[in-house]
Amino acid sequence: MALSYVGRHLIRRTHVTLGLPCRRGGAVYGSGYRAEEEEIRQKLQGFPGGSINLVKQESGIAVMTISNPARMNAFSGTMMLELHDRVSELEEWTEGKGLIVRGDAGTFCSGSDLNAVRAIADPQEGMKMCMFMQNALTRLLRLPLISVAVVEGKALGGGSELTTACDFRLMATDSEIRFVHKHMGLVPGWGGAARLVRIVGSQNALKLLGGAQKVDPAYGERIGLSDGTVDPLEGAALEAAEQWLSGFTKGPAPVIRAVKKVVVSGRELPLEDALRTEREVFGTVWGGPANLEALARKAKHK
Ligand SMILES: CC[C@H](C(=O)O)C(=O)SCCNC(=O)CCNC(=O)[C@H](O)C(C)(C)COP(=O)(O)OP(=O)(O)OC[C@H]1O[C@@H](n2cnc3c(N)ncnc32)[C@H](O)[C@@H]1OP(=O)(O)O
Repeated sequence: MALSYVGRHLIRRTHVTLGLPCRRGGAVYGSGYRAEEEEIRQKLQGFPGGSINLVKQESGIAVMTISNPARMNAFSGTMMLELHDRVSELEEWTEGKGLIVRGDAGTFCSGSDLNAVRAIADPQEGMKMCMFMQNALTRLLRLPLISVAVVEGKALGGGSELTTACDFRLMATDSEIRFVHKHMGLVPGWGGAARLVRIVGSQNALKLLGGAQKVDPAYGERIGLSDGTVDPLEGAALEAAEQWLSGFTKGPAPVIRAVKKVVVSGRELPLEDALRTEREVFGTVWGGPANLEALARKAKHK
């Protein structure tokens, strides 16, 4: 596999299984999977409720809210569809620098809507839903935006997997992240296991998945799952997250986006491809307005 950027899109170059030359938008599965995607889209339409709300702010930080309060922000079928749409919207947002992912009404997300899970018990259909969510969450993580999940209340099952599709996680003092999959007779299927291993290492990932362990903020920070603890008081967690994130998004969008692009390629590509991508991204900022301005003001880094 080789991934590289063409314009602002991360593409996968080899598609031996699907015979495709390239793929748009950082998706895992390309057009060879379109028929199956259409099938699962139809199915997901049958499980309505809740919404995924996106506010793109002038600061360059967008806030995406998972909202289905009657079901602790569980993902209904239509919310899965909406997640795809919101990620597409963010892929087109060229002024964007940062993204906060949060849950509505003081809790993060309790995973898949169990009503939908019960109705999609067939393994083939389950795998299609899993591919659909893997696609959405992979594209979310590959956005050229620095992203943070703000966990208030509980992030369970698919909700815990969603937190790993962000670059960082902040936890409110009384919150928990819990990969409850084992207790459901499952393993993560939204890409959460692959991402978790990269975040906390295989030993810790095995403990979290094998023991379905509760991760509180202190444990989260100790193993590197959480990047900081925030105040859970109403509104305060979001405000604290915005402030925390602005420490990384301060500056011109092209530079911040370039930072995220070289980190994604470094994380995902074999070294030679990562080096090539880094050179290409470097070329987009070298001699650019921010670079020239810094040279003119003889910037010192004391
Ligand atoms: C495992 C992976 C899989 C995947 O797709 O990959 C999943 O994500 S399956 C879902 C995994 N999540 C769960 O199993 C959560 C089960 N629910 C709970 O443990 C509790 O409800 C909890 C801890 C989230 C909240 O407990 P609390 O006592 O505070 O509130 P209630 O239990 O009264 O919940 C309020 C209301 O929300 C409904 N609810 C909660 N989670 C879900 C869910 N995932 N799907 C559908 N509905 C959910 C719960 O049933 C209550 O509704 P009510 O009508 O009042 O019964």
